[in-house]
Amino acid sequence: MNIPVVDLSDFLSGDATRKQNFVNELGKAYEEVGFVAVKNHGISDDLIADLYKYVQAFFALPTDTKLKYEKKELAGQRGYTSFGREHAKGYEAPDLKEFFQLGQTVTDNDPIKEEYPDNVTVDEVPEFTPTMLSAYSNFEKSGKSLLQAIALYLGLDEHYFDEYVHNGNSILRAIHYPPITSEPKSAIRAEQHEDINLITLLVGASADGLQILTKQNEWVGVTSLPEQIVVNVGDMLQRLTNNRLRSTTHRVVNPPRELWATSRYSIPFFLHPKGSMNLACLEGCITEGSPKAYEDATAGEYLDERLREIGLKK
Ligand SMILES: O=C(O)CCC(=O)C(=O)O
Ligand SMILES: [Fe+2]
Repeated sequence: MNIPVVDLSDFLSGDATRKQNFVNELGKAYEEVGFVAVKNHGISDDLIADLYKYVQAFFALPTDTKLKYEKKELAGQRGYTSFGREHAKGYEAPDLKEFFQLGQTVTDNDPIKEEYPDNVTVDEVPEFTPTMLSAYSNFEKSGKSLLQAIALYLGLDEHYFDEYVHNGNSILRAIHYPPITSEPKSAIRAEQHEDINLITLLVGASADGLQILTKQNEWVGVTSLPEQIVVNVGDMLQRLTNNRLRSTTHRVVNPPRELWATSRYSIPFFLHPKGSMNLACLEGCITEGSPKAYEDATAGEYLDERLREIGLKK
């Protein structure tokens, strides 16, 4: 299925009509589908190519080497998480994936630094960490623009989300789905789930496997062009908007048998606000027809609950 396509350069063009059209298209897509493909997203082809190169080099390291970077006490939030650890909410069987997570680099002496674990530097592939850091800041910048458009769509101040994104708790996750060597019992590469965060920017989702559940309850494959990134709404934004914007269920299915020997890589950027952000449903999204659907919570409280549910936090 072709998901709606939006052009971020319209939003950044300085032309009021193009900007407003972008806001309307993005908002409508997020009410109806929950997923869009974004072109002119601001992350250079060279950076994406480097990112893939070094991510592949990292996962190609021997297991013992990768295990040095697994920090179980950090609940997978930084560094490496080995194959078979994470499972989707409500599922016992772990996903068929290993991953590496990089978090925020706090600037301007913000005391929030104390709340975040340090990033883990990989020695064996020296270019890996600097490339991930560069990708992190590029994704964060594009994500901030997209949230500005979402704020306008919701009738909020354009910069409503800015302060929560700045030094926020976002995560860049590089995922490797290894070749499949024997009939998986019940597991698939990534079992159906909704993302926890505000929005997810996904590079590499164009490779086969990603599917979304439509309003008609049908699984359809997501297709986008190589120069586009896929950006979807997560549960925090769905909650904040009292279900007006949709956090669409998605999964990654196993390839057909003849492609079992191939790996799949994908690199989502989970845009999380600061833990202190209030996720109570916005007044403007509560109506007689749509009464308030969620208890009040901060982003930090909600994240802790969700990490426990997926087996990463005790
Ligand atoms: O691998 C993908 O394309 C999607 C992964 C995903 O949905 C996730 O990690 O939340
Ligand atoms: Fe996801």
